[in-house]
Amino acid sequence: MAPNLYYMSASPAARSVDMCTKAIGLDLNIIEVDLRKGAHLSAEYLKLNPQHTVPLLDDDGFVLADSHAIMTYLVSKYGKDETLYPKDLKQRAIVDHRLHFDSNILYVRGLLIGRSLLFEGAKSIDPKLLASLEEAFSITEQFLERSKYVAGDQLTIADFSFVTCITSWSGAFAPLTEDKFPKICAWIKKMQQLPYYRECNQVGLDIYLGAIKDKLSK
Ligand SMILES: N[C@@H](CCC(=O)N[C@@H](CS)C(=O)NCC(=O)O)C(=O)O
Repeated sequence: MAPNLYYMSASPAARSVDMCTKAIGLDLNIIEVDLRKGAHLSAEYLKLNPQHTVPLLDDDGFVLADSHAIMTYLVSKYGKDETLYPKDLKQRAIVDHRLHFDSNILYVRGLLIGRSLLFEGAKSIDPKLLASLEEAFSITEQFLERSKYVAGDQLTIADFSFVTCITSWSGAFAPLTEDKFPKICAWIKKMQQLPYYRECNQVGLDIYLGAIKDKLSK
């Protein structure tokens, strides 16, 4: 039986899991969770995921939250080779570092701005939050000065986390310019060439960008 993925396309974290499953050729049963309607706060969903976030995986009764944890699990269980989450100790440690960087810094710093606009009635972007997000972009630029992808010279699951997140934050409120972030801009173009990029990232990204644009125009 295909695992269930509780998902919302506007969520960068959910999109990164979608990219991962396409990369390993795994079919999932997608269950839409509409955060705008509060579906993540229903008693039924909270029983599955007290953290009330998407994405959430249910693999035959094994329930796992957090996109990073979900991707490492899926590649380890269903991946046909080890490139997306290398078995080599040091390579894997670098991928793990980037996943933690995304989880604690890159994702959160953008999420705080997005949440303030979408759900907390902010009409403009707090300059301090923007500066801290730009610092996260600068660190990412330095990762990409050292290697072709964010966690080494091969595509890994960390690239899925970073690309869904960076395209969301930069498209919505923190534009990236080629002169300031040349490596990130070139890497995004490379990621856009992946055969599953459009389906897995662009569609949901456009929904997210539309929602932010709508709020900023009011
Ligand atoms: N670290 C988590 C973050 C997930 C997350 O924050 N998802 C947001 C959507 S982008 C969400 O579900 N928010 C609803 C809530 O926190 O109540 C992951 O990678 O899965």
